[in-house]
Amino acid sequence: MAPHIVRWGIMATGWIAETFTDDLLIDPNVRDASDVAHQVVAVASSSSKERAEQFISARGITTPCSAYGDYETLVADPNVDVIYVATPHSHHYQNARLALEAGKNVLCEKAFTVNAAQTKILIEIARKKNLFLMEAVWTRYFPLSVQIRALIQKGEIGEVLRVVADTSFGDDVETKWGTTHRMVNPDLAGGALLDLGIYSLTWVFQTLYHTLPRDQRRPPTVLSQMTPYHLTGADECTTMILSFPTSTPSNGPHPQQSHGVAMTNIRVSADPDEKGSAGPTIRIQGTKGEIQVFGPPFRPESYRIIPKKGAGEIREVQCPFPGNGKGMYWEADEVARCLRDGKLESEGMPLEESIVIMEVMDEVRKQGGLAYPQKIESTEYPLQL
Ligand SMILES: NC(=O)C1=CN([C@@H]2O[C@H](COP(=O)(O)OP(=O)(O)OC[C@H]3O[C@@H](n4cnc5c(N)ncnc54)[C@H](OP(=O)(O)O)[C@@H]3O)[C@@H](O)[C@H]2O)C=CC1
Ligand SMILES: O=C1OC[C@@H](O)[C@H](O)[C@H]1O
Repeated sequence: MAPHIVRWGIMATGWIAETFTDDLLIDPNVRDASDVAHQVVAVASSSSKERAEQFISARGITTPCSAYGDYETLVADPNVDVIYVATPHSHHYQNARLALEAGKNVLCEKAFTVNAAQTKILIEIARKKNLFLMEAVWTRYFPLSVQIRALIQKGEIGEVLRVVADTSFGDDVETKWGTTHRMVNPDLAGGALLDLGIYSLTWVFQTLYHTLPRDQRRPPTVLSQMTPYHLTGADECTTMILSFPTSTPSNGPHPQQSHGVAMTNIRVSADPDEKGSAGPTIRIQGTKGEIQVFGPPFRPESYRIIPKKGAGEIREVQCPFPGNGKGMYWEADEVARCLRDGKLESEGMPLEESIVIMEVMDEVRKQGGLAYPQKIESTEYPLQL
């Protein structure tokens, strides 16, 4: 059967727009995805049309692809099925809303928006207009994540009661990020939490929350600490303890909670020698054993299952990236399948779960005293950026 072809419009021409587009251009057959295919039919840069043209030629796109010097023209392009929003966090609400208001489906980079209030409005608009909307949490669509969720659901390590995840870079923050880069710039909703902490939260949520039947998923309580970066006030370190109510079986005593410890830091690293010597970045601990995940939590490369003593052998699983891709093609394939099947949201990253995670980050910022400028926390539209 012919693959379902999805026509992408790329909004912005920065680093991740390049990476995502390069992945879109990899033949899906190399990852055994013969049911879908991707075409990049338009690219827009808010800086200039020339920048969009350069982006297209640098990627070697030879199929017809329009270059635009503003986002408004992109979202009006009738050839585009779905817009990929690849701007800084501060701009997601504004840019995704622009696309939705124009009647386009949207895949929006993480963190979805600056706060939960903005996320809720995007979802309301998408639902009202019958449009597909998804937060681009690519890691959830890796075979590694899918396999680990399935292992948990089939009880491989028993009941999962604690998860520890650390997404931390050991950067010389002042030299590498300065004060204006989006990583640390409050005007762009920078900081460790929204940029990297969201991956630690992804692991906590996809193991302790998403693996439960929908009607048993309950938002966690949160305790956290935040360290501001002295030059900008955005967080350089955030540590969170999340407590989820567990489902209570009728037989016998039972723990009432599972705990997630989600860490992020841009000054100390989870993997200082970048060879994994520091051990797993994620530990998923159950009553019958543990799953350990290796590599950066946003792009892990392997995991191992350690059964409880006497219950079997350790199993190591390598998870390669076919075609030398970054791994963003799996989320793109998911978008294509959802559009093909008329689904308005993805089961792997439900909109309800995006809201709960944004609410957790709102609470963590409240506890840590991190408020972004009102002009980007606002829900007015358009924002006064
Ligand atoms: N999934 C993942 O692995 C990753 C996700 N990300 C996410 O992607 C988003 C973008 O990150 P990244 O590509 O690294 O950022 P970059 O700074 O490299 O690119 C952002 C682009 O957004 C556009 N833009 C529009 N308005 C502004 C503005 N006021 N200031 C800066 N840029 C603006 C620009 O493109 P133009 O001028 O063409 O309009 C710019 O090139 C973030 O949400 C980030 O969290 C980032 C890295 C990895
Ligand atoms: O989403 C991300 O994942 C990869 C990191 O390098 C990047 O800073 C972050 O935005």
